Amino acid sequence: MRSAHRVDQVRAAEVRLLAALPDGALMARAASGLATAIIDFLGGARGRRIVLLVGSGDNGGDALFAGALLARRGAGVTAVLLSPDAHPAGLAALHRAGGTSCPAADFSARGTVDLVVDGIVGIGGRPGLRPDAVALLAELEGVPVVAVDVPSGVGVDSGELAGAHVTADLTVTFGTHKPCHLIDPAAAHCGVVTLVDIGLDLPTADVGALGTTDVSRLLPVPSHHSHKYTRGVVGLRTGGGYPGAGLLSTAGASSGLAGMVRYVGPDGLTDQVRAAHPEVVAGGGRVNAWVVGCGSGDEAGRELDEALADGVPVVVDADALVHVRPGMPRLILTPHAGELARMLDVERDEIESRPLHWVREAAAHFDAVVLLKGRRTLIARPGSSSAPGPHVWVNTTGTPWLATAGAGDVLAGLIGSIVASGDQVGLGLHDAAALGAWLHGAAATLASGGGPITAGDVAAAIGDAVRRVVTG
Ligand SMILES: NC(=O)C1=CN([C@@H]2O[C@H](COP(=O)(O)OP(=O)(O)OC[C@H]3O[C@@H](n4cnc5c(N)ncnc54)[C@H](OP(=O)(O)O)[C@@H]3O)[C@@H](O)[C@H]2O)[C@@H](O)CC1
Ligand SMILES: Nc1ncnc2c1ncn2[C@@H]1O[C@H](COP(=O)(O)OP(=O)(O)O)[C@@H](O)[C@H]1O
Ligand SMILES: [K+]
Repeated sequence: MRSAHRVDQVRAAEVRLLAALPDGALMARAASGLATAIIDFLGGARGRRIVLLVGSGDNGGDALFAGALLARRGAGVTAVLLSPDAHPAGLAALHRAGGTSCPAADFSARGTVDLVVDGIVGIGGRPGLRPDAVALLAELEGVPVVAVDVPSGVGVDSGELAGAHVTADLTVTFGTHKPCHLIDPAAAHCGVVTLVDIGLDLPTADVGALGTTDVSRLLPVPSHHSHKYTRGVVGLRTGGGYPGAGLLSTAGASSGLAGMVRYVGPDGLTDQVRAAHPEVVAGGGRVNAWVVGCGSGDEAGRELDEALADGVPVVVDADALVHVRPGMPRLILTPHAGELARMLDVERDEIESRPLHWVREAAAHFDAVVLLKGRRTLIARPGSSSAPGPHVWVNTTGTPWLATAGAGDVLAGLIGSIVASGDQVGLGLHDAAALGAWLHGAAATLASGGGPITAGDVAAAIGDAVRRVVTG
């Protein structure tokens, strides 16, 4: 699992560690990890021309000490100082190693620059950049950027953007990830993120991203004693308005994770579902979870009421989302930004620029698991939940090719099948939804292989994605 800690949590851990270490040892660890990552990135240091952008705080200090290490390895290093108070010991180390420095006002990027190291601000920074930093970045446009800890100017805890900020090719962070490394829109400006362990002892994080090991631990797999009912039955009430969505949600649910799939819908569509998925049982009956809303049109409200009457968890997608009211129990809501905007009566842009804030708001308001779809899908647990573990999962699998019509229907069906199969083994709805998003993204990446895919291709690749997790 990748954990993302807030700045106050990092600060508290830093204080404890600083008290136990000699002066400067922590920054030396950070700078050494940073220099190593830069050498990896450049393929060496000798003969490279590196410009450090150095602010007034310890973030600039990290850049200066790393610059000193790089200068000793033969790089030409220039520190551009955005403040007269740049870290004195770091600056002295750079000069001793043969590096040079100049105030920002005197800098001109004559000749080729191989790399910019962004040490303007780190976790002590306010969002946005000052005009001198903006001007320097404009002068160095096109040069690869390695950000120290975070791309300067982004909202570290929120993952939001407010004004100018750095866009990095590589971000080297220390001790733990921060929310901005995982959550969009900021995450999209971090480039590749590398974590340097500096020995911080941290509490459970609020935000986390599942890795393959977590998925393998959480995924319900059948035992020798399983039969189809103990493996869970998922039911779908979908496709009443748009038949394709009924077929695709059934394809997602039929990935083999649940023991049985039931489909309830219009007669004509039921025939098509049976033709496409002969194993699906038509008509109602006992289920462990329902999926409603995908392509349901005007039938969505009725479908949701019927599903709720069974008292089992319900995955609520698309057309059914507008019928959700606070107090409905055991729901997983799966909106995209436009749907969540309608549910909360705010603008879509507002959701897209503050997804972490709004997914939490929605989970608290509806007291439900809310899965907000996007490049980095966020999954928040219900406001009243006190389960251990992160409050928000961020999904990091997938490919932009997954942004294709019907992919959301496949996801809703898949999550329903995971909820049903997890019912017997105590898998929580929050983790089930995160597993679904992870497998959906992994299946899309497998199916795509770098090229275009349809929603049906994603559904067809789910089994392969599961197989790779289970067999390691
Ligand atoms: N924590 C850890 O475990 C470790 C932390 N380490 C490192 O320390 C870093 C944190 O250092 P930090 O606390 O000195 O803050 P940092 O971000 O360098 O600068 C803040 C100063 O910048 C200014 N400023 C603010 N906003 C601004 C803006 N938008 N644009 C321009 N300037 C702005 C403001 O000063 P002002 O100019 O306003 O007087 C403020 O005081 C951390 O990210 C990591 O790299 C590692 O060395 C070891 C382990
Ligand atoms: N840029 C992107 N990169 C990766 N995945 C994306 C991107 N944009 C959207 N997705 C994913 O594609 C799927 C689209 O679902 P949705 O918007 O519900 O489509 P539909 O309603 O047509 O089924 C979601 O799983 C979402 O997370
Ligand atoms: K930075």
